[in-house]
Amino acid sequence: MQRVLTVTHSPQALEPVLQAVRSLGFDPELADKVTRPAGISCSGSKAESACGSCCAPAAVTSGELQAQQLTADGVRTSIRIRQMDCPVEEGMIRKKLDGMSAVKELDFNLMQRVLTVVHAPGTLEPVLAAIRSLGFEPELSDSSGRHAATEEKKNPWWPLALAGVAAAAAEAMHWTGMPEWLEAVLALAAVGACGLSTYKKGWIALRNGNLNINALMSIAVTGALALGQWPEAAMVMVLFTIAELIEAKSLDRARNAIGSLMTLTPETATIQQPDGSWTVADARSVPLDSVVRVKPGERIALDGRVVRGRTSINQAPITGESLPIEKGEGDPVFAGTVNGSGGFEYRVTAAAGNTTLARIIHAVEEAQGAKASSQRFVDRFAQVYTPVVFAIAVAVAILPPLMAGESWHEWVYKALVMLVIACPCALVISTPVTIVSGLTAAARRGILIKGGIYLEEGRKLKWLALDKTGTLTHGKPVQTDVIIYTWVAEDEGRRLAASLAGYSDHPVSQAVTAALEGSQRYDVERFEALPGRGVRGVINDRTYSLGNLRLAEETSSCPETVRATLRELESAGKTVILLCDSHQVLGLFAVADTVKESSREAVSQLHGLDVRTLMLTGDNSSTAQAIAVQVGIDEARGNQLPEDKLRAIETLTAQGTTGMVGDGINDAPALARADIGFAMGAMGTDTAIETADVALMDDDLRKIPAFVRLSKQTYSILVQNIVMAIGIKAIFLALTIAGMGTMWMAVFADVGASLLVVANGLRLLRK
Ligand SMILES: Nc1ncnc2c1ncn2[C@@H]1O[C@H](COP(=O)(O)OP(=O)(O)OP(=O)(O)O)[C@@H](O)[C@H]1O
Ligand SMILES: [Cu+]
Repeated sequence: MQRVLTVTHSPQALEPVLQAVRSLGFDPELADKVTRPAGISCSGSKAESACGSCCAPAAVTSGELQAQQLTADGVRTSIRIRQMDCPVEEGMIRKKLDGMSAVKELDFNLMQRVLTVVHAPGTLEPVLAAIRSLGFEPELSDSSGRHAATEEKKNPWWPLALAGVAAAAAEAMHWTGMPEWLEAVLALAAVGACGLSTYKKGWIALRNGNLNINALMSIAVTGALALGQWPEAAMVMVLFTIAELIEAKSLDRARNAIGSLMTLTPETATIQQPDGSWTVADARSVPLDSVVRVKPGERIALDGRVVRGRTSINQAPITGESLPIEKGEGDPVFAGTVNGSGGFEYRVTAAAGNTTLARIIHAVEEAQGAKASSQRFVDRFAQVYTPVVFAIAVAVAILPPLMAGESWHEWVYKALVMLVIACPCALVISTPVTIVSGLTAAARRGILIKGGIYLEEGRKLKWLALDKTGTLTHGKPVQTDVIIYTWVAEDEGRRLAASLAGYSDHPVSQAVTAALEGSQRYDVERFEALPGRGVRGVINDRTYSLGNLRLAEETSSCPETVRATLRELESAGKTVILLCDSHQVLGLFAVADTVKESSREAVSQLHGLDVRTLMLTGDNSSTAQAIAVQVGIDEARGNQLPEDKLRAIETLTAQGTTGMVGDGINDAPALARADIGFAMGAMGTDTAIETADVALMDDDLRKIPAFVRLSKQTYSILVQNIVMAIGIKAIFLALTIAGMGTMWMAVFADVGASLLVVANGLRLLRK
């Protein structure tokens, strides 16, 4: 999609790789930071150890560094090959490079037109030479380092215009009955003016034993000329060239959609110098911990934390939510978001290639690499489609004249028309263009989907499991009731609770800590957090615990009067923790959390999409029930330990596609086990962006029904595209065999179908 090829090759082997790509007629450029942020490539787990060394070899220039990465198997190089966007071309390159011993691994991204090669150190040049020998021009990064910025090489328009005029003139000669030699001259001129590059590419493909669209067109046009179909041959070549141009343009739109997210960040930032003065610097070179000043209305260049000033910021570029968010000292700000009316200063926490926005873009680009199942189907289909149609065409050309004495002229012509139909371009491009549009549309709304596969699976969602705290509720409970029993002094009870709770960052503990702000604290020894239960520690040589009933029952006895109070508070939707020593319950602390309005809406939207909802919470059953009623959830289960949540998900996945949303650590196993794991509030948290299947940038649950709807739309467009691509070809194949198809009709069918599927796929971007 981004036309990037990643090559793993040995150190200093870049140049041969480039040459090989060039030899294929491509123009390789080393990918730049935007496409593959160096910081991110290095943060991947596999690359961790290589990270230091990837920057070590002195012989590698900085430009190459961006596209090259040392791995365990060799060097990984991304090579951009502009002319590569058909699986036929992929096949050609694969065949050529697979035969080279230096090449360990190949990874094609046709949408980006990037080949990633893992090769032995020092073997880049032969690889590039091999690619070039196929008539491609492999590109590594250019000095400016920007892919998107490098414009396509502009071909002058006049030869095409001339060809068009000549072809039209030939057609006119034909109808007005002028001498045939005039027709022939004009037609040859037209083909010569616009068709040379097609012939050249076609010839290279043929020589390497491949049939790409160029080879097919070259044979068809040559055949038509040989048959004396002068005007038609000329028209076909002109139409084909025009159509290819249009197709390239519209595909570029899809490719650039992701890149356009990146243009959201300003190129420069105003940074503070050691002497306190302010200077404007290139955003890419701003070191960590610099202080950056932002004017009202300005876009923020880097991620950081506010150190001075107050403002409100529109974070829509990241969260898709355009309501301004209030920010003050200590609050995080993100690259690409737009400052409101206040000026402020922030301290940089992430370099340009490592900002949340850069990570999002990187993740979307990676996501295209993970092929969706529809794409695998299409690729397999295309692999057999072309040879089969070609074989049929040969049979059509030879058999009827030989066996039935039919006219050679008529049947060879039919065969030539079929060659034009044999190109699978439309079909092959239909899936990636749709998926990429869907992924980008989602990213714009603050939904980061980590693979085409999840976009495709989302529509099948049968169950969505949600945890309660922080997901359905605000996650910021406040204390509502305190009961200290008479057998302990009121002050002492509060002080013990505050001391224990102060050590925990669990929301329930934090609510208690906040409410008991004023009380003095004891030192706690041997503090323990007991997941799903509470906390325990030793104060003045006595063990105390603070947690739910489960924990209280484990440590001391719990009389019926206490249980009755507990039940009463819980049925009001409150969460109660008990303070106990090793004999008895000393006090009760009740906290209440509020349900997010957006959660209620999200749940009802999900039900409208036929997704059933299930709350899995560590909190007790009565509280769970009370909250479930408030939110309108189908089913609620309380007292769930992490392993219970995991088991619940396992049972559900057996019944159908199951998603799980969570935030806490106690959800991690269940999230991983679910078919689609959603992480909330991913903005600014690296782990959520990296580990979840789908990351919601803020904590608005309505993004999940939005995701399901997008998935449904994407799927229906995928199906439309596949049906359209195959259908159009089938119709023209039938017409041709019936003797009604002409060659220019076939060109329309081929390129028209490509244009249709691309336009249809791009519709998602507009949603
Ligand atoms: N550190 C803690 N301090 C106080 N209470 C705790 C602590 N850890 C757990 N608890 C108690 O145990 C219960 C279950 O905790 P757990 O963290 O599993 O779920 P939760 O955060 O309440 O809900 P959810 O699973 O919906 O996120 C809590 O409701 C609380 O009563
Ligand atoms: Cu094609």
